[in-house]
Amino acid sequence: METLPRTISGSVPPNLSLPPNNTCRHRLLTYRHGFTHLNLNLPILRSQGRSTLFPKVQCSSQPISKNNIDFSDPDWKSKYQQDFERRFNIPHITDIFPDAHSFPSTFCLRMRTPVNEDFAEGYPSDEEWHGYINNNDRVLLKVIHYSSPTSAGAECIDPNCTWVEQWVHRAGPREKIFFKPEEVKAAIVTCGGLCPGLNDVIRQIVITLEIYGVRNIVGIPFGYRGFSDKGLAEMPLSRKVVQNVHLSGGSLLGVSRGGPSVSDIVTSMEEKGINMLFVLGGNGTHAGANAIHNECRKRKLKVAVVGVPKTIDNDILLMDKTFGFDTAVEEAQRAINSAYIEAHSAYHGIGIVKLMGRSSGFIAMQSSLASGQVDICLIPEVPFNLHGPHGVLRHLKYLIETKGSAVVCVAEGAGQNLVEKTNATDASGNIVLGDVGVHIQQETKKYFKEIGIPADVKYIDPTYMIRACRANASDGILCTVLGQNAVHGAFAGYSGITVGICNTHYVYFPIPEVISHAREVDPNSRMWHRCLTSTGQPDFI
Ligand SMILES: Nc1ncnc2c1ncn2[C@@H]1O[C@H](COP(=O)(O)OP(=O)(O)OP(=O)(O)O)[C@@H](O)[C@H]1O
Ligand SMILES: O=P(O)(O)OC[C@H]1O[C@](O)(CO)[C@@H](O)[C@@H]1O
Ligand SMILES: [Mg+2]
Repeated sequence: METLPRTISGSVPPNLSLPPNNTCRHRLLTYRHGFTHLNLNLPILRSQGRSTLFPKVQCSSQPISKNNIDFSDPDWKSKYQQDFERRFNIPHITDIFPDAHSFPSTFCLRMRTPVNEDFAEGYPSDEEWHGYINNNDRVLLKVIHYSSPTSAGAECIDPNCTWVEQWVHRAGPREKIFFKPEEVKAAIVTCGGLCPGLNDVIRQIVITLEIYGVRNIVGIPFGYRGFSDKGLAEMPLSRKVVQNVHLSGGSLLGVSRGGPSVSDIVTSMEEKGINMLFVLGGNGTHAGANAIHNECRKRKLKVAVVGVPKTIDNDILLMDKTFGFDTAVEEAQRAINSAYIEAHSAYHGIGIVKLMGRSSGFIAMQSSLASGQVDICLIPEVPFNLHGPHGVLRHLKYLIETKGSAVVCVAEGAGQNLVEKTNATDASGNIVLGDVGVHIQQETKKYFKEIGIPADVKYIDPTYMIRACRANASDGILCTVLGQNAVHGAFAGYSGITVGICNTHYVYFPIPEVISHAREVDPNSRMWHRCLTSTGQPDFI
């Protein structure tokens, strides 16, 4: 990432040109500069899922979510709302098969043991169940009415911060279903990296499918690769198989990156007779799931493709959080506490902990906040220098002189402009990052040696230990609800959707809306400022 120049006027650095399709949005940044605060209205350019901040760049397009609105048009608000409704409409099987039949749901909201003779012929007709979700139920996406664009974190559509309602579809079981359970072959696939909670979601999908009456349920082994590799057989799944899988981390089915083309995946689905596909993965996996959904439509296949966002980095847009994130933050406490103990017990001890977060610093930020033991938190969204009068090393010297020890928490994607580029990509095409944790450790040792102050530097990288954990209780509940809602969405006939939690309610999103770029920590957000307040760190540029 480019470092934000110290001057507030400037232009795009000569070595960086703006791609023509760059999306561009403005955000008012309260930029802390030494002891002063500068308010800059900076355009944020999105490129390869990362934000790069430049002052005074000409943006030819309006903010992406505002669709070039003409605010002098008295109808702009209703037009915006209509456009929002269109964008967040969730694809349904009847879009392609207008004559598709629906059936009364086989999902029972109340259950009694089958041996109960009183209900052998079904439930009494006067027993009413009010547990189904109406297709027109909606959840409000934005719940704060900002009265001024200068309110912290303000996301105003127009200069007057007009209140514009943005509603998204409520998740849950519908009264009418579009698949007969006996005709369903459901498959579950887990792709990308590991994340606490994968097994919990698999378990709930299987259990809920069985409650609908589905008997043909399989797991695709090792991600999308399992659709093409001849040596990988699908795994039959049932309540019995998945009963205890949530007690351990990892994925019962295995994960992988890379794999076959979308066309080959859909051909394989046709051969296997799969008409419900549950896809657990991050941005890449969801891009794949959306492409599979589109390919099924192109081939006129009556298939439901439903995603469950899996990203330990918490970098999927619009959701309160994704499963596994809470567990990661909790587990990171152990590493931070160890770093603190080491640093605190040593003479001039410095503990450095690297946490996951490829382009988003949520784990590092929340873990630092939760621990209260971190002096310096470094995330990809906020540029920093190591050297120089305002650099991290100078502040470490200050901490050693004043406190005697220090703890640094750094996200893996932070400060990538400071480390050597690897020029490597993984099987999915993701850039392999340079190791910023090791770099900071080495530079810290060098710096203290040069200035002749002894420092005992300890480095902890707990990333894969954190990722392999089983989900904690709060993630366990989230996984349960997401897994159940994924099945409800598929039976309701929706496809090309993903499930999420939004303002504590469960919703369905069309996939493209949540993966257009990675969700990032807003450096102007209250949460990041809370983190800075907690660590007491200055700006490092
Ligand atoms: N644009 C795309 N279209 C189709 N498939 C894709 C696309 N991007 C990635 N994939 C496929 O999705 C799978 C997972 O992608 P990736 O390795 O990027 O993980 P991810 O889902 O982003 O999860 P993580 O958060 O762990 O990185 C891979 O099999 C990859 O081939
Ligand atoms: O080593 P792997 O499996 O490629 O995964 C590492 C990546 O996966 C993630 O956990 C999720 O994207 C990132 O934080 C990390 O960069
Ligand atoms: Mg990814």
